[in-house]
Amino acid sequence: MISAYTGTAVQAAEKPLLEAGVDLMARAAYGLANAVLWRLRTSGRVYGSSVALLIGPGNNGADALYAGELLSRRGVRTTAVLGSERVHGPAFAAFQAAGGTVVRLAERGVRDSASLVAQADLVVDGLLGTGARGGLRDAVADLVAALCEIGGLQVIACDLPSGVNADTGEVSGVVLSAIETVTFGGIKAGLLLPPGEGFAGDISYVDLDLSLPAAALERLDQDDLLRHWPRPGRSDHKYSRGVLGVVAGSTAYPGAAQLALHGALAAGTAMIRYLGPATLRAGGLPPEVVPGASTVAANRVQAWLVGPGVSDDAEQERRCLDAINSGLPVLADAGALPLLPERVGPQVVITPHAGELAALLSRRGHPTVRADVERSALEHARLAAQLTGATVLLKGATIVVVSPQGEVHSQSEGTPWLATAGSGDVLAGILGALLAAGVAPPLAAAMAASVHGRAGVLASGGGPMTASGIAEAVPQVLRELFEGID
Ligand SMILES: NC(=O)C1=CN([C@@H]2O[C@H](COP(=O)(O)OP(=O)(O)OC[C@H]3O[C@@H](n4cnc5c(N)ncnc54)[C@H](OP(=O)(O)O)[C@@H]3O)[C@@H](O)[C@H]2O)[C@@H](O)CC1
Ligand SMILES: Nc1ncnc2c1ncn2[C@@H]1O[C@H](COP(=O)(O)OP(=O)(O)O)[C@@H](O)[C@H]1O
Ligand SMILES: [K+]
Repeated sequence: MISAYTGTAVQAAEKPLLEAGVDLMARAAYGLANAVLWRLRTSGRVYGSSVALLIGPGNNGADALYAGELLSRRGVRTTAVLGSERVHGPAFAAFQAAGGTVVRLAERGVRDSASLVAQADLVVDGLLGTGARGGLRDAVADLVAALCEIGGLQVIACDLPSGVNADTGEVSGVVLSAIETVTFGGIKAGLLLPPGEGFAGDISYVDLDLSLPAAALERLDQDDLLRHWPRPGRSDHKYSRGVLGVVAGSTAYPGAAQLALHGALAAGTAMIRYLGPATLRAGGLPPEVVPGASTVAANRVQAWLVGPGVSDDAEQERRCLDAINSGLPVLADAGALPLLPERVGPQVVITPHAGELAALLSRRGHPTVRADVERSALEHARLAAQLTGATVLLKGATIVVVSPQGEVHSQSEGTPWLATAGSGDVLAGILGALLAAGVAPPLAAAMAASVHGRAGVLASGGGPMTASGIAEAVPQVLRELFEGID
């Protein structure tokens, strides 16, 4: 499990150590310098290579300056570009004493400074850290905009990419995309949330031995999947493993039902009862799927998956609603989202993409558009969980899961190739499989997101794939997970 924290929580945890005189900054700078040295070494040489350091007024700039000091002493040509008048005095003195070159943005100007920085082998972003209020401003923002326009820079972010909110992942103004973020004392939640994660690159963690509070966000890793993924035992039979009822598809959208069913079967559901239009039941179902009784109440299942491909079909909509109201664990997706009652119980999971979440919030008196959700994903997912009482899985490159109790998970194992029609239906199938097997909603949502992402990567292999291909890859992802156990 990867745990992440708010910037404020990390700062509070640092306080007692700082008061006891522990030089946390030296440890942070050492970790940052090592990351830079490793990158330089793997791309050629250390001695004589060049590193540009973008320096802000606070401790984040100080970390970068102390790292610059260490790099200078290893024979790296270091140039610090000071973004503001204010700079951490002792760190600045140490950097100069080690032979680092200093350029002041105010004197050199944006254009000249940008071309100087762009010539460096590596750039360290030490402009703003956890003390940032809002994004980069004035000439510093212009400098970063100019660097973004030049493009192709190898940037290592100090603690977090400047302009990314440490707590929420929200991005203000221009931000330099990093290949790596070296973060100190605790992984900041904003590095694992959209859109911030998109700027962070690989995350390296420098442990400062802090006593941290409960995590603000958790991310499952391979061990968690292995620990929690349901597997049949000797005494199991197809009913005891959990039966999933599926209400999906309509005459207009038969494919969504197929993909949701395929996803659920691939994720290990032993028994599915399907409720849908006669045309679909007659010909197109996978042979493993059992046609269910016509009403929700007449079907004995452990969980429901409702909504994929449900559109303009009163009978299907009635079934979705009945399943949502059944009290059983239920995943409501796509066509079931507009049917969601005002309040539901915590056994309900909803899986909107940003556009669907915006529509859901707007229907509940919070006028929202897709761009609002994309800008502050956590805030909107949280609001939806509070308003509906459901666990919310917000889809995207980084998937955010928020439970009605406020627990937050995020997963991002996927690939942009997953953005293909029907991909979400397969995710719904995987999540339905976990709910039927009795996995608690927030954990089931995070596990489904993780396995869906992994299956996407496997199916894609770096190129395009279909939604069916994602489902086909799921058993292989699980086989690799289970390899070596039992
Ligand atoms: N605590 C520790 O011991 C450890 C902390 N560590 C490091 O410290 C970092 C946090 O340091 P920090 O608190 O100094 O905050 P930081 O982000 O550098 O900048 C704040 C300064 O920027 C200014 N400012 C704010 N917003 C701005 C904006 N939008 N545009 C322009 N300026 C803006 C603000 O000025 P103000 O507006 O208040 O006048 C203030 O001067 C943390 O990320 C980690 O790297 C590690 O060394 C481990 C030990
Ligand atoms: N850029 C991206 N990178 C990684 N995964 C993505 C990206 N865009 C979308 N996805 C994933 O692809 C799926 C798309 O689901 P959805 O929008 O419901 O599509 P559909 O309705 O066509 O099935 C979700 O699991 C989402 O998290
Ligand atoms: K930074």
